[in-house]
This record gives sequence, C-alpha cells and structure tokens, in this order.
Amino acid sequence: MQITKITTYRIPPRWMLLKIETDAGIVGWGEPVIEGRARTVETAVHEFTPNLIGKDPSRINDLWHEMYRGSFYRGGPILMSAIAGIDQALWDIKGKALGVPVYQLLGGLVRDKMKTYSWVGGDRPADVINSIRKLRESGFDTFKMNGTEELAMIDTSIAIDAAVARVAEIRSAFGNEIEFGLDFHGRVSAPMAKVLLRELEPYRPLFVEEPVLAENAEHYPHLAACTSIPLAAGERMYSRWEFKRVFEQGGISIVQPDLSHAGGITECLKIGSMAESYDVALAPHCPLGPIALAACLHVDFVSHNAVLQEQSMGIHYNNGAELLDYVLNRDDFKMTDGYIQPFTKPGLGVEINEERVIEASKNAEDWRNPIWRHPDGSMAEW
Ligand SMILES: O=C(O)[C@H](O)[C@@H](O)[C@@H](O)[C@H](O)CO
Ligand SMILES: [Mg+2]
Repeated sequence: MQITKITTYRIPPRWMLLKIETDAGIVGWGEPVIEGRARTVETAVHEFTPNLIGKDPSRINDLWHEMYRGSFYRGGPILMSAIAGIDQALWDIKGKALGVPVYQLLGGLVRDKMKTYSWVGGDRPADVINSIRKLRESGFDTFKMNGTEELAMIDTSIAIDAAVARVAEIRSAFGNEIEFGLDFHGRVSAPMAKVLLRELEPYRPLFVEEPVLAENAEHYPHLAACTSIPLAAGERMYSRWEFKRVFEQGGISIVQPDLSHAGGITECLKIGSMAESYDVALAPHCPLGPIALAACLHVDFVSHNAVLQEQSMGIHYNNGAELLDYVLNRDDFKMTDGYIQPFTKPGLGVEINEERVIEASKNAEDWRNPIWRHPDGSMAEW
C-alpha cells in the first residue's frame, strides 16, 4: 500500500482534520492542530507531505522517526501537532486495513469503559452550579473548570477569596457526590499557586491542572510538597523528552498529554507507559474534535494508568460546531453516565462526514485565544 494524497481541512470551531488517501482506497483521518495556530500547523503538515507520498503507511514507527528525527530542529507544539495528526491517520489506515479497532493493535482492552469529565464555567468560571446540575442529569459526576480569572503575580486576598468561594460553593451544593478538577490554566504564578493550593486544600479538588506555566515546571515538586491536592500537567508538553524531566523531578501526579499536540498515538502511548513506571496517572488532554478524542480513547483503553478523559462536549470554545457535528454516526461514541464504551469499527472507529467537513472548511474563521490584560495594562496569562 502507498500514501497517495494528504488533504487538510480547517473547520469551525477551531479544529483541523487531515485525510490521508492510499492506492488501496483506504483513507485515514487525523486531527493535527494547535488552537490558534491552525494555519501554521497546516503548513507544517504540508512540509512533511512530499516525503510521505509514495511511502508505505503501515510503517508508522519508521515514518514517525523520519518526521521527528528528520527535522534537525525538532519538537515543540507546531511540529509535534503536525506529526500527531499524521500519526493518528496512519493508525486509522492500519486498523482499517486489518479490520480491527486500533486498541486491538496495541494489545487489547484493559477496561470495559472509559470515564470522562465535562468542562463547566467557561473562561471566567461563572454559573458553575447550574451547569453541574444540568450535566449531572446526563450522568456526569466529574467536572473541570478554570480555577481563577486572570491573576497578578502577587494578587490580593479578594482575588484569592473569590477563587476559593467558588469552590466552597460547589462543595456545599454537592458535597462529595461530585468531583472536580481546577485548571489554573497557567494563569497563576508560583507564589500565588502556593497560597491558592493551601486555601483550596479543605475542599479537596480532584486535581489542580497547570498549577504554573509549563515553562516553570521546576516549581512542580515544591508546590506538590505543600499540598495533598494531586497536581496535573501536560497539555503544553510535546514529547517524551519533555515529560521525562517532569517524571524525574517529581511533583506531578497526573500527566495530560494531548494526542493532537504530543506526537499522536505512537508518542502518547510511550508517555503514558513512562508515567506508569513513576506511579503517575494518565488523563489525556482533549478540548478538541472527534478524531483527537478517538485517538485519546484508544490510548486510554490499553493504558492501565489511564484514569480520566477530557472531552469537549459543551466546552466554551465550541462555537460554530460541537464535538460530534462532523461524525456520520454519533453512536460511534457510545456515552453512558459519563463513560465511553470501546469503539467497534476498524481503525480509530469514527466515520467522518467528509461532505460536511468540506462545506465547513470553505469559510472557517481563524480562531485566536483572547488577549487578557491586567488593570495596569500589562499582559495577563489567559
Ligand atoms: O484543559 C484544557 O482543556 C485546556 O487548558 C484548554 O482550555 C486550552 O488548551 C485551550 O484549548 C487552549 O486554546
Ligand atoms: Mg488545561
């Protein structure tokens, strides 16, 4: 079999799908994207393309190394997202060619269903109580929200109390019938993270995500030493070589590699198994579309230390299209009480509605994350 064509489709709300065609008529789909840099990743995909046309798509490992090691300058969000989408599509092709779901090619199921969580509260966490109430009706009991709005490097007790009050309100409304993670979203400096973690301790969040920016990872062990709250990170780390330093120094209890940012199924499977050897849990990051989520789930279904899966249904970013809008058969994702059942179809197990994708790609807007500023006019982390 040979790769004959690679096509990319930038589509609302802020995703990109990639289609790899072969001379055997088998097609694979991937989802390479960095939110806000779709065009840059698209260029990176098409820079890899000439070297992929004519190649045997079954040689996923060799193609992965050629894309990764063949670039003198390697790693980082753009190249690793381009590689991720191509890798996902190659696994989709392999599963379809052999007539089995990808997880069967990775050793088969370690679980019968995968637990997911839902976002609530939006960019500026508000109205979370009603959102949680609504989502509980569809069986969810685990949620995630932003832990705070923008925060100065050294902020006030009022700002800290506002963040804590929101969490206290959730606990008093639902007790321990629900669990929730708090995403600090890189908005919190190391000094403020220490204060917030201490004040949040009594409410036992399930985890605190990106307690500081990924580039300040050296703080993870110190922050972990001053709290019992599990710390989570990973969406802005892009390869084993970044994760290994975090495993070595300790401090992170849950890693969240993004299957569309960190080199795809091939790389994230390795990151997950490295994590297991450090007794670190795996909870893949996925605020994106259906192919990204499917790729995550195939890794979850074969990873002993996979504990939770992010999915973007109803997420505050999905304006203009929802998670399953481009999927021909919504039952590809069988969700009951917040759990997703294993795929049954070959490959990634999701049939893309290509007609809808092509239509939507015709006038897809370029999504950009908001630019936030502090009251004094200085840049704030979004
Ligand atoms: O945990 C999450 O989903 C992420 O922090 C998410 O909010 C960001 O990755 C966002 O997609 C960036 O544009
Ligand atoms: Mg996050």
